[in-house]
Amino acid sequence: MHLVMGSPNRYMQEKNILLDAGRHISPLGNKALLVGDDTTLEVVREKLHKSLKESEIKFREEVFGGEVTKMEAQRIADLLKKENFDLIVGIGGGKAIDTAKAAAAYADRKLITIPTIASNCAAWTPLSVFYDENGTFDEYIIFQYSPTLVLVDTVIIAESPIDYFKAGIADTVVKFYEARASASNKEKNSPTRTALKIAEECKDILFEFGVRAAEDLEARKATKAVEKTVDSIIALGGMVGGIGSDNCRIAAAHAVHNGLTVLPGTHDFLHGEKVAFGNLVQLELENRSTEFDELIFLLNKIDQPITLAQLGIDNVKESDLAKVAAKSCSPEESIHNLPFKVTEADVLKAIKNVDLKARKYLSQIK
Ligand SMILES: NC(=O)c1ccc[n+]([C@@H]2O[C@H](COP(=O)([O-])OP(=O)(O)OC[C@H]3O[C@@H](n4cnc5c(N)ncnc54)[C@H](O)[C@@H]3O)[C@@H](O)[C@H]2O)c1
Ligand SMILES: [Zn+2]
Repeated sequence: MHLVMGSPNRYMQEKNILLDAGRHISPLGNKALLVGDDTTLEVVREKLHKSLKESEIKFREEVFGGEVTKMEAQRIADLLKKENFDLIVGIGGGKAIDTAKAAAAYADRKLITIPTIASNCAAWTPLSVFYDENGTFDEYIIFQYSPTLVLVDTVIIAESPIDYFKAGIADTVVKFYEARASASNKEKNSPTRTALKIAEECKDILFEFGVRAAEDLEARKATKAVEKTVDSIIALGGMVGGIGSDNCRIAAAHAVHNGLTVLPGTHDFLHGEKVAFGNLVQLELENRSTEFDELIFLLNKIDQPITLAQLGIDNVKESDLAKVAAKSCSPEESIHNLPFKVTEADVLKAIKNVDLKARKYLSQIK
């Protein structure tokens, strides 16, 4: 398809923008269901409720079940219809937002997203990633509409958990490397070229401001570095997929992430943390040594795992690593978006090389 593009109707990011939320929301409707978890509803409560009341918007809160399942989204969609809400506001991390997004689509209501952490671009995109009740990946569905309004209060983000933010940086910087790889064998129409430039800008911003932003966020300060990094994670990151579409997708890094999940030792690590290691494996497979060195520096500075030991799988058996490689290379995996053929043996070798190089790097900078 020549031109595909999706983006929110309006994206607004500012310190304390939630104090003005009612003014921005009231043109869209006057009865809103606020969906999040106990924590995320709490962090926005003071500013959001005051502002909605000032704008005479009726609202109530609904705690979602914690996982993005179709059943939970349908339950919330039914509430939207039964209680005649015009709007749904998804508040939180990706899971709360994806649930609200699906409910909005099922009930045909306008969606507002309020990310309370900057861990990924879920607040921007028109898609939800579904799981079953046990947390196993089901599928992702791209809906007809993107969020009508995205409100990003950088003061709230600055007070969010640092680990999610750092993993969000890792999960966003990867977009450049994966989009470039997956687009390389495709005919590059104008949107693809534009998306690749955005992905590069996104990466450059993270290299320039990411480390400082993580320090500032740890000090709970909404500085310029935090703002620029949040732009990259939520908005620019969302644009890469929104404009690049099928030509700019995930590649080896996310496949290796999926491969790593076969080892229970990695389960406590955040998505972006496993992707960080996968990103290094991709660059190793691509034989891009200069970029590898640049990336290892950034990832280490923001405490992302770069060795197998840091990934919770110290002294891992070769046969277990072979399972990781096998899963990474299964036919449906995005590793096959690389512009060359990759075998399980290649991936196994690349994983071991990354670990070796990263251990050497760490011993040199001690
Ligand atoms: N739709 C998309 O385009 C897209 C993109 C990437 C990822 N995802 C999905 O997003 C989900 C992962 O999302 P996530 O990493 O944001 O985490 P999450 O939604 O799983 O969890 C976030 C956690 O952080 C807490 N939290 C959020 N804001 C906080 C704050 N300000 N202070 C204290 N605690 C806070 C929440 O209570 C929750 O426990 C996965 O389901 C993934 O598939 C979707
Ligand atoms: Zn990811």
